[in-house]
Amino acid sequence: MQILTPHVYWAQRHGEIYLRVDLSDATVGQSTSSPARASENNKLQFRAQGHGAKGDNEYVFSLEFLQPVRPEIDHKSTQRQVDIKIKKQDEGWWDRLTLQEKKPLFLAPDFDRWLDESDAEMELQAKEEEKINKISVESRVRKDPYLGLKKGYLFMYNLVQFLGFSWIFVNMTVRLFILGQDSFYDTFHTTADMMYFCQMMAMLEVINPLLGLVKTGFFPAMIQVAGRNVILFVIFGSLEEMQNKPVVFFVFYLWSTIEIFRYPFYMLACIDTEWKLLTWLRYSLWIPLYPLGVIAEAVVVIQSLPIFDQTRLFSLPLPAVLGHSLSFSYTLQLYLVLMFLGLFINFRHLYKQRSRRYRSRKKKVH
Ligand SMILES: CCCCCCCCCCCCC/C=C/C(=O)SCCNC(=O)CCNC(=O)[C@H](O)C(C)(C)COP(=O)(O)OP(=O)(O)OC[C@H]1O[C@@H](n2cnc3c(N)ncnc32)[C@H](O)[C@@H]1OP(=O)(O)O
Repeated sequence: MQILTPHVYWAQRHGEIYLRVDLSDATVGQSTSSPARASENNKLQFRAQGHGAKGDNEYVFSLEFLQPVRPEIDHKSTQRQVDIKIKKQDEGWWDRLTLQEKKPLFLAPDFDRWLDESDAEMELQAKEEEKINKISVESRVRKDPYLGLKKGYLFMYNLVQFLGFSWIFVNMTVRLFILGQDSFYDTFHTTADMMYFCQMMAMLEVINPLLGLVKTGFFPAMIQVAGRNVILFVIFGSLEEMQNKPVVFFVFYLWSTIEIFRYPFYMLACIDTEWKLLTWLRYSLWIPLYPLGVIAEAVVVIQSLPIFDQTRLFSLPLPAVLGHSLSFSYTLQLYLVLMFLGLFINFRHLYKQRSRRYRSRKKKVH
């Protein structure tokens, strides 16, 4: 067995030196546990047996570093190489690795790890920022003693809504398959109770951001909840003539389609979990569904106008000189305009949420 010198590749950071010794299946003698040892005069001694450039032999080298290093050395032998990490005594950038100016022949830069000084500084800065972010997230989490309770409440809320809307969605789908178009006419009578329950629960969606439980904007949530309340409670709930119209089917189906993806998405967020497909559906389905929803709701409002005119329900009493009363249909006509304003506000909000979500996810990947 010959004593040879292995190929050694090196790279540095401000605080460390990395050496990669081109020696596979390295083993050391019984007298030592590590192939590399640092001595007091900043020398590194390496000795190991293994498979190098010239077959199975004993491989030895020593290096005298340019500046002091710490005595403890990390090393890891793999099937392909020996990785050695040495900490510099003082952080800083070295002009070269060894004290001797002439580079030893067996030593070469490790281009897999190589960074020049400014790149290493940027890497250091990124690590510092990551550390600071981690600390601030941890301290925020530690600071809120009710976090578990809040997440538990939100999880339950989302679960109940998910079950409610799933029941509506499945019920309507099954009836559509069995009865075909006939199912359009009694959607209200078969699903209204559950829809009332879910929509009443949904009022919490306006309260949650006010209490700081979720990051949702108050206005988008209010527009959404108020808009659906008008359709469900004011129009469908108070006008029997509207309850068996096919448009009920379309409104309920559009509402429940988005919610059976939105609520499970929130549920997973409560337990810090994410399913990519579900996230994509939550942040994409609204693109076709929201305008369709507004169109369906506009049809409901338009169909209800003559009924409010006829029944005078909710009409505003007026002094005799101005006529009998002001029909509620005028309020609804104003609401029709607000609806498209609401659509614009929420469409913009959801578009921003989508861009924010995918921008921040892209950043995390790089
Ligand atoms: C000018 C006022 C006039 C008033 C008059 C009213 C006119 C109204 C007209 C409106 C007409 C609407 C007609 C539409 C009907 C339909 O719904 S059709 C079907 C399609 N609909 C949709 O797609 C809309 C679905 N709804 C929503 O998306 C929301 O209700 C929203 C408020 C519009 C937007 O949601 P938002 O919460 O802001 O976005 P997110 O990104 O999902 O959430 C932000 C962060 O908050 C966390 N979060 C929110 N809620 C919860 C929760 N319940 N539990 C747990 N976590 C929650 C969420 O995880 C996000 O956190 P981060 O991911 O960390 O950011």
